This record gives sequence, structure tokens and C-alpha cells, in this order.
Amino acid sequence: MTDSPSRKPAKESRGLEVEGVSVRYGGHLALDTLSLTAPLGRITGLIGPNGAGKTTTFNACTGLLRPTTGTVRLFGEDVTHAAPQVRAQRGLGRTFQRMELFDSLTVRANVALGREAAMAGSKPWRHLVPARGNRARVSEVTDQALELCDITHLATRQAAALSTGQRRLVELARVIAGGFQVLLLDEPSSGLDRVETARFGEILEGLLEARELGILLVEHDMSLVMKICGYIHVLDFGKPIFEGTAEQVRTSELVRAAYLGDESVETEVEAEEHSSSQTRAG
Ligand SMILES: Nc1ncnc2c1ncn2[C@@H]1O[C@H](COP(=O)(O)OP(=O)(O)OP(=O)(O)O)[C@@H](O)[C@H]1O
Repeated sequence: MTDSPSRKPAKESRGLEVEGVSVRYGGHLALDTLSLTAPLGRITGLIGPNGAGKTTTFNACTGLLRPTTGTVRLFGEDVTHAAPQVRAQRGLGRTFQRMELFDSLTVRANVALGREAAMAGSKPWRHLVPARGNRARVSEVTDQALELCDITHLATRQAAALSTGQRRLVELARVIAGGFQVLLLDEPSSGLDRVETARFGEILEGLLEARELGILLVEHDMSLVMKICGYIHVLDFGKPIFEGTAEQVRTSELVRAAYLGDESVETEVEAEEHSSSQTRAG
């Protein structure tokens, strides 16, 4: 018996599959027949201007809202109508744009909560009466998550005393401790400076090597997206307008047009283009 989200053998591990998913809020079509795959072993980007439907996609994947049409599958299993906790038990974890750490707790306790919550999800009474073996397992998994996210040195620090960059890593470690195999990360670099963002990207890439994970990444920082995503889907006004590799997205006129008017991202795309053309030239 396992206390972590159920894992499937690698040959079945297609990760997350979204097929023809649409979401309507009343009369407003917020997502229009989106299909994407976030397989294990890859960071898949989901980008688009504000209001494009990225968070709506995440909510349809995690079960916070029900799609109007379409199918969501996890490791080949149809979970379109499954409750959020069932999807979590099947291995789907998520972080939120707005971080929610327990400020009065230490970093270690915050990360351990990721594992404890996963265990409580499978058998609620275990949360109240933790067996000694479970405590040891929580401790071991917590240590591993702290190490993978390079925050072992912060373990005893109170969460309230952390910088935004450190908080983002604690949040990541918490979802890693949960043992999920497919992670949905919602703007994890929000509030980070360039150096912290680059470090965060390196840690994500390291995670991918250390664990067989699939990551679906919603992110506004184009340099991070272009560097770490193996494949990228682009939404605009709820419609999937483009998909491809970083290079294909970078040079797509359609994508550029979608971002016109969004100055912050436009500038980032241009900066990214500039730096990559310099790298190519060098
Ligand atoms: N609960 C809701 N009720 C009605 N409309 C909503 C609701 N949530 C989102 N919307 C609308 O659906 C569209 C998609 O919103 P969504 O939050 O998914 O976009 P987003 O790409 O995540 O945007 P951002 O980058 O700003 O977070 C937007 O037009 C938004 O105003």
C-alpha cells in the first residue's frame, strides 16, 4: 500500500492530456477547444497575454471547474469528471500564482505539509494518528525535496523571514514532497529578479533529471519559458493560436501579433530574440 499519489509504469506515462477542452463562464467562451499534452520528462509551456485562458486551463485540469466540452486524462485515465482530490491522488499537483505558505512555521514544516496533505488525502485518519513509519517517511521525503530545491540551508528558518525567491522555492519543494508526477506551475517566477528566475529555471531542469516528472508551466517571463520549455502552447482570447518549439514560437508572427499591446511581454520577447541572435552569432 502506498501513501503517495499513485504512480504508473513509465510505458503508460503519458502524463496529462487535454483534448478539445472548452470552458464557458456564462455566455463568455474563456477557453476554446484546447488540446495539449504535458508528458513526463518535459517542461511544456502554456503562454498567452492576460486573460488568454491559462488559469482557466489549470482549473479545468485540476477539477476546480468542469469543462463545457472535452476530455482531461491523467496517465491515460479519463478524469474529466473526477474531483480535485482524486486527480491529486492520481499524481496531479499544482502551485498557485499567489503563494500560500504558513508564515509562522519553519521552511521544513511547510515542505513536510506537502507530504502530509497527500497522505491525508488517501486516508484522513492517518493525519490525526501518524504511524512512526509514516513520520519517518515524511521526514525522508521532506529532506529530499529540500535538497532538490536547494533550500536545505533554510530548513529551520521561519517562512515569514524569507525573500520572495526563497518562498517560491519552498512552494516548489512542498509540491515535490507531495510526490506528484505531473506538476502545474502557475507563474512560479512572479516577483523574482533575473538572477532568481534563472536559478529557479535551473532547479526545475534539475528536478526533471532527478525525477520522472511532467511539468505544465504558465509563465509570463519569456526568457525562462524559451530556455526551459521543450514545447510551448500559445493561447489568445481563449483560442489556441500556436504551438511548437521555443524557436518556432520565438519567430512566429502570430505570437508576436497576439502580444502586441502587452508591452512587458513584448519587450521580453524582443530582448529574448536579441540575446538568442547574439548567442547564434557568437
Ligand atoms: N470566474 C469567472 N467568471 C467569469 N469570467 C471569468 C472567470 N474567470 C476568468 N474569467 C474570464 O475568462 C478569461 C480567461 O481568464 P483566465 O484567468 O483564465 O486568463 P489568464 O490567461 O490566466 O490571465 P492572466 O495571465 O491575467 O492570469 C478572461 O476573459 C477572464 O476575464
